[in-house]
Amino acid sequence: MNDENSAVLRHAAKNHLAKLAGNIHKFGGSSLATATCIERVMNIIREHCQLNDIIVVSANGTTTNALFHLHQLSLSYAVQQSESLVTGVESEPSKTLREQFNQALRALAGEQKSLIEALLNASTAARLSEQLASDVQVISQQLLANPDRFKNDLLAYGEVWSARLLSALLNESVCPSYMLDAREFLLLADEKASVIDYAESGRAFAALQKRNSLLIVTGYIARNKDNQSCTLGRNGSDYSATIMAALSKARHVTLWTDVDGIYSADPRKVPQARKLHRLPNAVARELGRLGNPVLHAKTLQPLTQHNSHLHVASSFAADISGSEIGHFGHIAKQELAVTELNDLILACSNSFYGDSGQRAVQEFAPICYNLEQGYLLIPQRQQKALSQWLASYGNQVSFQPVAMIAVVGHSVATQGDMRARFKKALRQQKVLHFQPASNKHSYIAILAEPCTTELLNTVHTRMTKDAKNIALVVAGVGNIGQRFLTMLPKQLARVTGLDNVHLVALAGRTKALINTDGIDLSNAYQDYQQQAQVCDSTHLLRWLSKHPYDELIVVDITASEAFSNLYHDFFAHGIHVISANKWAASSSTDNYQQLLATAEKNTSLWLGNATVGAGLPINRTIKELLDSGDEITEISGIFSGTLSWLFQYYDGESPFSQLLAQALAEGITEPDPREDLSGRDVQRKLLILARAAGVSLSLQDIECQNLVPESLCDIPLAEFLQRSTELDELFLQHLQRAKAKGCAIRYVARFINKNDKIVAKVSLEQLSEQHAFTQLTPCDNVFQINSQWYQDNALIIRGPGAGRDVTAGGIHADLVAMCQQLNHRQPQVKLPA
Ligand SMILES: NC(=O)C1=CN([C@@H]2O[C@H](COP(=O)(O)OP(=O)(O)OC[C@H]3O[C@@H](n4cnc5c(N)ncnc54)[C@H](O)[C@@H]3O)[C@@H](O)[C@H]2O)C=CC1
Ligand SMILES: N[C@@H](CC=O)C(=O)O
Repeated sequence: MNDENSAVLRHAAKNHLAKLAGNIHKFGGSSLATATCIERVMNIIREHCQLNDIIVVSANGTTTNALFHLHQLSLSYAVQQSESLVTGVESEPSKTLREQFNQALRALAGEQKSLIEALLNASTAARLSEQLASDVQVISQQLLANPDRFKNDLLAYGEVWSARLLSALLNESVCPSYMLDAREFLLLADEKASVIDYAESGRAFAALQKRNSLLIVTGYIARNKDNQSCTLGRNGSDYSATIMAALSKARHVTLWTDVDGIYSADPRKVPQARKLHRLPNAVARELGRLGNPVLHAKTLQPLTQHNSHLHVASSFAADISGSEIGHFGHIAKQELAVTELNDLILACSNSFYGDSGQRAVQEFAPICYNLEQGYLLIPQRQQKALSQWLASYGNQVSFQPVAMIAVVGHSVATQGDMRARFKKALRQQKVLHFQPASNKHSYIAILAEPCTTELLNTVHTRMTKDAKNIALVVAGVGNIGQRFLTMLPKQLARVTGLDNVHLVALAGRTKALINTDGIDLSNAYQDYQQQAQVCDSTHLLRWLSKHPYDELIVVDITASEAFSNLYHDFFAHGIHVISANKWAASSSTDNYQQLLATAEKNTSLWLGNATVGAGLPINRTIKELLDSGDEITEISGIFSGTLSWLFQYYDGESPFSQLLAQALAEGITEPDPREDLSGRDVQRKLLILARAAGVSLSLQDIECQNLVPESLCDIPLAEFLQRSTELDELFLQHLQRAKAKGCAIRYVARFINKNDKIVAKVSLEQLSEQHAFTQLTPCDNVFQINSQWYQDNALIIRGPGAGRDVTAGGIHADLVAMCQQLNHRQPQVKLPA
């Protein structure tokens, strides 16, 4: 393999579709309009394609329009010419038309030549220019001689030139490539209905296919049984792409276009429209049927042959994840969209009762109908044909110009409250009929007046306001993580507005259970144990960065520094984080500031109430004080549930190591209890609170007394636990020294910020038995806050500061707060320029 090949393959590794070679990519005319656009496409190919993929192209920019214009000119010229033949002298109009024709052809050829010269090296450019000149000669001769017969051959040039250019360019600078004119293999069984003869086309295509080379195929064109050129009609190149998927059994087809996905309403009219990341096939077909400009029934039809998935992505913003259409589970089935069509006709006739109505439905495939009430809703363009068809029945018919607005979603018409909600959303409108589509994937309201943008916005807001989906990834399924999961089903059911939250991944240190369609909450941990697959952070990140949800929250319940290092990437991808893990919030000042900046830039939310005081509302309270304009001067107290529990119980009667083992078993301590005994855990918590109070500190600024003797510091955890009796004598001495002064021992954190002087310290203190910090229930934390508002009489927050239930509860509190905030966010639609 040459260097270029390996470069393509290297790039392909980044491609999330790269699991299977042989995917289809289609680039539309706007994506190939200029030399800059084509260079952009080359980059997409480098990043997203593999050697055995197939690329379907449309004609560059407005080439097809220009070819149509040439054809019009040639027709007019033919008429003038026939008149000239009568007189024997070429008429002035004929001369003018011939000149206009030549000019238009020269302009078109000039545009193609500029692309060739701008993009290719001299020798390839010369070869393609020669081919172009020869094509132009054929066009000039054939079109003027036979404008009607030559029409489809003429239109085919747009795609041929585009494919030829792209293939040459790829060969020159990216990888081996070859082009195929689809007319060489793509046979239409029924030209009028653009029905493909798949058997014959498949055989012909297989004979032409080469391996290890990128194939460029012309979109839009095919041939009929008489070997004549045909076109596939409006949006024919999209259709060509899905036909190629059916012929080559490709699993993925990407339409690279000028929009970055399918939205819940036309984003040009509805600024709050949400991108629909995943759409079930049936819903996509219904949207296409009801006027979505990107999805067309014809395009979607070949996908069912091999269950291929269709992706809609923007070639102008290739890194933004687009929409995927295919077979999905319940999360995607909850998506709702609102669409509207004006210029419709409501046809009412007695002829629609009974069998003749059924025949009318078959013949005209109306947008919706109700034969019992005797009406069909059709596009205006069908009115004449329907009128003629009805004439044979001799019955009266009335045609009324109407519009429709529809709610589209998987089986929406079977959802109990949909009709009532839809009616309510339209209560101020004159609605002639509410009608579910016969396929049940839409509810249609027929309006007497045109559907305005204002109405579309109102209905969209009312019908889709709860449709946003929020995905949850839980990292760390240990002591606290498991309790969090146990509580999750009840929490999501309990809180209004959280029925759109879905658990989609559980990640452990080396493995993960990922289910894009949602993990069963009632059995999540067992499923994780039985089904989790090996998964490292690179793999997890790759999946997360392409997630198909409106919002994604990572709940970090690990105690892992390595995992906390992924936060930068999470925030860079707009992912939100809830931390129980203290590493990130207590990392170096630089890192912490960068995390905050990246989160802000990408509007990612970061909550970490459980990092200090478990479920106690300490971080939140400090934030509220600051938000209210207060200034915090002191935060002191007992910040470690473990040390609180140990020193509250430790009376010297039973050995300290015995109590420590019990605390570990009860899930109060850190996974490695030396994190607690060394003071590091308290040091981190003090740093987190100082930062929350608006002071820029680092861990080194906080004096820390380590209670673990040096001999036990750097040994493996298991060995430490085995040798923990070596702590007993040391702690007995600490206790006895305090007792001799009538005091108790407590591990205290103190942060004082007064008169521009900061004191920050965590250490073992001897406190009188009456001191507030010694009067705690074992495991309690106490936080004493002094501020401008609370100068002499401190604000005290006290309660259990460690343990499974309170910590998992604290994380759930963050989850509810975050989801409520996310649910109220407006989507930010970025329209292409
Ligand atoms: N125990 C408590 O009362 C409180 C604990 N916390 C914090 O909660 C977190 C979890 O504590 P525990 O559940 O007690 O610890 P744990 O050790 O029982 O559970 C942590 C889990 O994370 C997994 N893990 C480690 N590295 C990982 C990685 N890179 N990716 C994914 N998973 C990884 C481990 O395998 C383990 O299953 C810690 O950060 C702790 O400081 C916070 C407040 C209170
Ligand atoms: N080990 C910690 C657990 C919570 O952060 C503590 O004891 O407070």
